[in-house]
Amino acid sequence: MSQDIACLHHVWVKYDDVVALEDVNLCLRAGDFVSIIGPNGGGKTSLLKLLLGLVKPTRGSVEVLGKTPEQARQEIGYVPQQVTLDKHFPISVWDVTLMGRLGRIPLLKKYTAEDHDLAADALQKVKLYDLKDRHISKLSGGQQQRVLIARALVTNPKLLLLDEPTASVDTEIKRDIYELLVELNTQMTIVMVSHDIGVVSSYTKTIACLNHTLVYHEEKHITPEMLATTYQCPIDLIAHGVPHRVLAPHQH
Ligand SMILES: Nc1ncnc2c1ncn2[C@@H]1O[C@H](COP(=O)(O)OP(=O)(O)OP(=O)(O)O)[C@@H](O)[C@H]1O
Repeated sequence: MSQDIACLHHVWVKYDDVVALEDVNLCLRAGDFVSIIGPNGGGKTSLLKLLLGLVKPTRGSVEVLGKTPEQARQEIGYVPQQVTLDKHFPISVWDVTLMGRLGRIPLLKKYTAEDHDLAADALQKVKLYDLKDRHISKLSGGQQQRVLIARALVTNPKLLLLDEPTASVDTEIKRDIYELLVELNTQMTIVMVSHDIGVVSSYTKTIACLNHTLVYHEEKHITPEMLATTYQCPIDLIAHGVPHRVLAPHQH
């Protein structure tokens, strides 16, 4: 498992006058599990969208599975940030999971037996097959997050991208989701944006720090220097919605 899954070469992303990414270089290899940490607005979602071909580099190049990101998109699973599910819309766990196949079936055609098999397989992987007929609103936050992961798995992706998958769940459910991702990582390469810097290193193989520029040493250890460079002040942990908690000066 050593071939390149995705490579970004000297990539810049600019939205009008906002520079989101500056000269980012990154190569992901088969079997990687990379966590991307960094402050709000640091360009993490932009990096995932580059890999999906939803954002184009202003400068530089992006290659995924030896193709352009657009060509590779069918082989990428994506769990976006903050998906809000309409609690009143009549849709079951099974329906949401099958929606991951929508890009694969021709317009106005029905799902095939293969689509159904893949949805069943994805729900088994996230251990929710028994709840497949339940209305999506009748699940806990952590179960809903697992359904969204199942929806991303129905294309049998080689690369799974997750944007803050544990943003709105408690510590125990976070652990369950991370453990699930560790299991999925035996079958696919994973890139996950996270604000949980206190815990991600226990689960992911490597950590990249992104604040417009990327610091990536292909290691799982985050040094205080890396954090200080990325967050531009000493910090201990990141809470969702709060850019960072600044360490109080030591009292001697
Ligand atoms: N479509 C867009 N148009 C204009 N500016 C954008 C657009 N998308 C992102 N930006 C800007 O680019 C910068 C990087 O945004 P991005 O969403 O990639 O950061 P992020 O690290 O994912 O942030 P967060 O942790 O808050 O989700 C921000 O300043 C943001 O306002």
